Amino acid sequence: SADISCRTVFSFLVFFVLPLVISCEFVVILCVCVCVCVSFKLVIQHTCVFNHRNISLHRSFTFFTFFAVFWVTTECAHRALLERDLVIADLRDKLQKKHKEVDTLLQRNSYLLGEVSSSTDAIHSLNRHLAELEADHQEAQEKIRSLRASTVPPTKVVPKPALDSSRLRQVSGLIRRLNVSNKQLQSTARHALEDMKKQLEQLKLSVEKSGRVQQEQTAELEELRSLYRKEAVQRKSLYNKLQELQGNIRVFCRCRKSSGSNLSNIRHRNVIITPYSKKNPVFVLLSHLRSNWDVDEPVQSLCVSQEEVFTGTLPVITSCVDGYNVCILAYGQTGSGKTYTMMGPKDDPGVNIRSQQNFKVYSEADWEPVSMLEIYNETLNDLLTKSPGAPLEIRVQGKSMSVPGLTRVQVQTEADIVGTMETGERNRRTASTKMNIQSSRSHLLVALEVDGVDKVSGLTTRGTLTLCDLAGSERLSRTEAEGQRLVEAAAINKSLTALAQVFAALKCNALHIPYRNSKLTLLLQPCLSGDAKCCVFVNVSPEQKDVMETVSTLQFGSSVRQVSLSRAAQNLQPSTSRSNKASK
Ligand SMILES: Nc1ncnc2c1ncn2[C@@H]1O[C@H](COP(=O)(O)OP(=O)(O)OP(=O)(O)O)[C@@H](O)[C@H]1O
Repeated sequence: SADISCRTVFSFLVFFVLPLVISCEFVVILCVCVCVCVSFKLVIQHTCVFNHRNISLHRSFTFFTFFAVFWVTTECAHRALLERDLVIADLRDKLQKKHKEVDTLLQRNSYLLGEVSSSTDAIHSLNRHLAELEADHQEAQEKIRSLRASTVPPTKVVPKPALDSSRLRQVSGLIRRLNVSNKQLQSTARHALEDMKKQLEQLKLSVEKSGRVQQEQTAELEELRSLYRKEAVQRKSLYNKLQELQGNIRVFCRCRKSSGSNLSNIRHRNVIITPYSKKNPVFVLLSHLRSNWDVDEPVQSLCVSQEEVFTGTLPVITSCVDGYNVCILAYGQTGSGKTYTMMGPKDDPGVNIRSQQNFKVYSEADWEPVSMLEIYNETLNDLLTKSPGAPLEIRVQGKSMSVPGLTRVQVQTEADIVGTMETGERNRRTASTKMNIQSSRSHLLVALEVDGVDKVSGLTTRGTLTLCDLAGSERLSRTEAEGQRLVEAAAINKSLTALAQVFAALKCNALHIPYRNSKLTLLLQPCLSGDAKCCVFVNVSPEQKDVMETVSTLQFGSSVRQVSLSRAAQNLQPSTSRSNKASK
């Protein structure tokens, strides 16, 4: 008991007091949970040891404890994310309000500046008028002087001319009136000038005031912007942490729509595959593998639509805009619906087209470079080239792969996206087999480069989305392939085996991962080598006759599910002047 209390006190100090000192709410909650669980566990352990009770209670409690800690952590991260969302929405509102206020101030400012310029014009015209009046006045004075001079009698004695007194009076009256009106005009102009000056002063004051207010608003706006930037960065990191908690490799199972309306249980030795419905979406009971079987989502139900399938992958696809390399693979037996899931029919497109349309929503500008190639019998063919030539080769540079000479098309509209995908699909090798009328005889890889720019923080990112529709695995005994179909089937099965070997090596963290065993795995290396996010569709058939393949496909899915890629890495880029930025 002394040992227990020592450990409890130590745990209390480490997990409760220390986090309180560093005051991080998230760490405090997590640590309090850990502390409580550890203490509780110790008490139970103590009770079990001294009472010699069943040890399984202790085991199940340990399991429960770690489950509770994991749940609380995820829940906290989720709540923190929601709180950040609220703060961001609030800040965005404030930002918009401030923008509006600044706009109004700018309008008022420009109006006032207009007033000032019109007043200045009026003052100038008044000044001109005054100068004219003064010139008139001078002229009148001159006239008066000359008239007076003309009325002064000559010095020499000459016979006095008869003075025209009435004319003289008339001139004097005129002069008086002129003087009076001149004075009136002068005083009026002076008053108007003073008024104008006063108005000008007032206008200048109000311009200065609005300038000050504008400066304050700008400072406030800048503050709000920096706060928004901080919150957005935090939200993004929380979102990615949540993604990492859910796992960087995710597996979804999709079952092809069946022609039969009433499905009964499909049985194979100790495996029962039950019919599925929205009410009962989990349909796989793998008794001997039960403890190993683990999928992210319960196996998706029969009626799941193309849109629902896409929505399931959306969180992973969206990471591309944050600069992560993302890969989506469709794996399954021939005829199980891989091409339907990835490409889909015209009126109900699949993940390939929907993901590009999704990036269009984020995109400010108009294009994303897209490339499409197929791996047919271990040779690489460009599906978008207008002049097909020699097969392409893979160039390996460290961890990154490139295919020199591969056509990259810039899609500008939604019609372009569909058109490009249709062109690639048309050029892909397909043939009719016993299992599928239009069976893909090659692996299809669509690569999409996504440049993202955060408008607020100015950070630029670049991610690559790789969409891969694998050719279907097939048992030669069932397809009864011959000639060219047999060669194709052998190449397909060989590369799929290489892919399974890569996942098996990744699962047990082997030192050597056999990426070089096939062109498919070599090309997919950047997406499977640890710093990417991956999403795997395992497509299965609902038919009883396909149960062997269904079980093997589900086992592949289960094995992929147990792979844990290391922490995904973001590709941050310095700011560039390219126009094709997806802004989030
Ligand atoms: N969810 C679904 N709803 C409706 N029809 C589907 C669905 N999934 C598959 N199909 C149909 O099943 C047939 C086979 O599908 P698809 O060609 O996609 O299989 P596949 O796995 O790509 O085969 P392969 O590997 O031989 O190319 C197609 O006619 C397709 O329209």
